[in-house]
Amino acid sequence: MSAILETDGLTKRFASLVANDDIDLAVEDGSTHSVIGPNGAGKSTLFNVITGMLEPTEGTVTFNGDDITGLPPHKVARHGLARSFQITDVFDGLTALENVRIAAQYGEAGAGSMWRSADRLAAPEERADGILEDIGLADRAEQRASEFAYGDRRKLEIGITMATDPDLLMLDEPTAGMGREDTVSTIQLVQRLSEERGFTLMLIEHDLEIVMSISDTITVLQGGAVISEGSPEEVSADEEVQRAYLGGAEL
Ligand SMILES: Nc1ncnc2c1ncn2[C@@H]1O[C@H](COP(=O)(O)OP(=O)(O)OP(=O)(O)O)[C@@H](O)[C@H]1O
Repeated sequence: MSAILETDGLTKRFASLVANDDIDLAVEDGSTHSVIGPNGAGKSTLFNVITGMLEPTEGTVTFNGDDITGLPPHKVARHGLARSFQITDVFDGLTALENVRIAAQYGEAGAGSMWRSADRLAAPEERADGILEDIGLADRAEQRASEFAYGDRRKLEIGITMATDPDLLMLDEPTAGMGREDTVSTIQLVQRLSEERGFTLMLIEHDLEIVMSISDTITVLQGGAVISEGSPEEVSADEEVQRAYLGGAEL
């Protein structure tokens, strides 16, 4: 296995606050890699620095062998790295199909590289149809996004992020605000899609039971620094993690 994403000494300071503190991370190609940690640990900042929303204060980000440190988000996306946000970025006035198709067209505009897969060469409309099918919204393709209930909006959002056919999909709390049932089904959906479509999945998720059941690797942040990393078994057995989370109780 090789790393699709690596950070080396990645640090982000906001004035005197160190939100990310010298983070060395390696995300294995094809894996499901979760980032967990208490509120304010620096998880969203890490995603923002990796995806170009924020410039790192120090350190580097390497993706698919390319140095993408400090590149703006649209250039990072063209490298095959897609992300979603805690705040959903669906266009309300457009239909589900239009939302996904626009994202697919955007992906196509960047498809200049020789190594784009055959699937990426499919027309944006076909790709959008396929994605709506995959996320279970095909029969609602012509409905406006504004008519969608919260859980379906989040699924649509995941469809939008997948439309550029990324190599790595980074989801920041994709199930925030969902009930337990929607949470489980959405995460299962994302994981199935990552297997079928062959992308690596990186996830910030608060539901530890889900994190433990789906992750190949878990990175635990506290106070901006990595305090533990490993398999779910390794991380949940780590005393520092237990202290960080539950004052010593087992995860
Ligand atoms: N733009 C910013 N300016 C100043 N401080 C910030 C900024 N963004 C985040 N921070 C601070 O950096 C620290 C890490 O925040 P971050 O949102 O990355 O944590 P998090 O682990 O994602 O938390 P949560 O689980 O609550 O979303 C916090 O102390 C936060 O207040």
